[in-house]
Amino acid sequence: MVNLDLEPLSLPGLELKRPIIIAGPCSAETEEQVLETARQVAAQGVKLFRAGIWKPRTRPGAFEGVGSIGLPWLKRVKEETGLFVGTEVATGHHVYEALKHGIDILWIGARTSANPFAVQEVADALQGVNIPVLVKNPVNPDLELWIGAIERVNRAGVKKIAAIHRGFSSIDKSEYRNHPQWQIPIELRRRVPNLPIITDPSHITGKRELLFDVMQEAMDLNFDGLIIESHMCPEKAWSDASQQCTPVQLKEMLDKLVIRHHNIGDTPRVTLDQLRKKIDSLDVKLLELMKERMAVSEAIGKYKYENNITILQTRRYDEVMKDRIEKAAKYNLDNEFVEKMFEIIHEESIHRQSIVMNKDLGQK
Ligand SMILES: O=C(O)C(=O)C[C@]1(C(=O)O)C=C[C@@H](O)C=C1
Repeated sequence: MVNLDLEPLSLPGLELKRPIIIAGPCSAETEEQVLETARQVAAQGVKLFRAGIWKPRTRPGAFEGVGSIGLPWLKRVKEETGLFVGTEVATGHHVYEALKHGIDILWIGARTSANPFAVQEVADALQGVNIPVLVKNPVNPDLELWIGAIERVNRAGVKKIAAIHRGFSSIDKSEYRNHPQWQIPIELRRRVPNLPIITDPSHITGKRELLFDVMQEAMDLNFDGLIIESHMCPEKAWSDASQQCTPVQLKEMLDKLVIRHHNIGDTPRVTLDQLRKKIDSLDVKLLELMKERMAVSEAIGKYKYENNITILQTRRYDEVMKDRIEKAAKYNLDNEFVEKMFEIIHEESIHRQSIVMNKDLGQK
């Protein structure tokens, strides 16, 4: 467990309660676009407004944000609508500029949180500041790096911290822009139970049509909030046009969202207890089966050792994979799940055989 010195998220006169909703355009483009979008977002009952001022882009030449001239626009948003405003910071200079213009919430982006030098620079600039700071997961699926970035901010004295889960870059083709890899924020919740986690369905999906399902999944996993890109005219947005929704569409999705409670204490326990007992005994059976399978792997390892054959047999591995994935449908199991499961089993099988083969070498 990681111990952080945290305080509940709050803003002057506003306690941030689940689900925390932050919405606004990907980028501040013009003063008019920022103000009009903010008015529309506020009209839908949202209290926290986001807009990117400095935009790290993968390739040069794309719109990289308006820079500091956009900060007074956010100040006007505050004055005119009463919304609290947030933006991304990536350098000490950004922090200085944002604080000078009264920005209420800052977040560290996914490319920045992947770089400890950059996070440290931002953290140093945050010394003595106690506004909410949100730390996006690094682009690569590295939980330690994410926790490290959060620790750096916390050690600078910032206590109102939340993590933003925006998905992870992957070479695997997927319907999503960034793979959610839910097991990573789930593991973060286990490691740092008191840290709020805010999901970013816009960057996970990359497409507004897919937003709702990810929003609901985040709520079903008991995460604390959502940060969603919303633009008064998404098709005309200067960045990330396909993943932004209008404030009205946002409100429709928020209204549909089912918010479940985490506490099972006051629900009828009998059924749940019975089902959990079943799971317990099935899991024991799974373990027994794994024990048996690994014993066979070790026997194969012994055979291969005696006959001087390599452990990895790709043709057989391909056959095993193909066969198990084909059988997935018959057992009503998801292909991807079955594939992952057999990848892990194969890895462990190889590991066991390697121990058997090399025990005489005294290295294992
Ligand atoms: O069939 C083999 O040769 C095995 O070693 C078993 C096994 C497996 O666990 O299924 C493990 C390693 C090989 O790459 C292929 C398959």
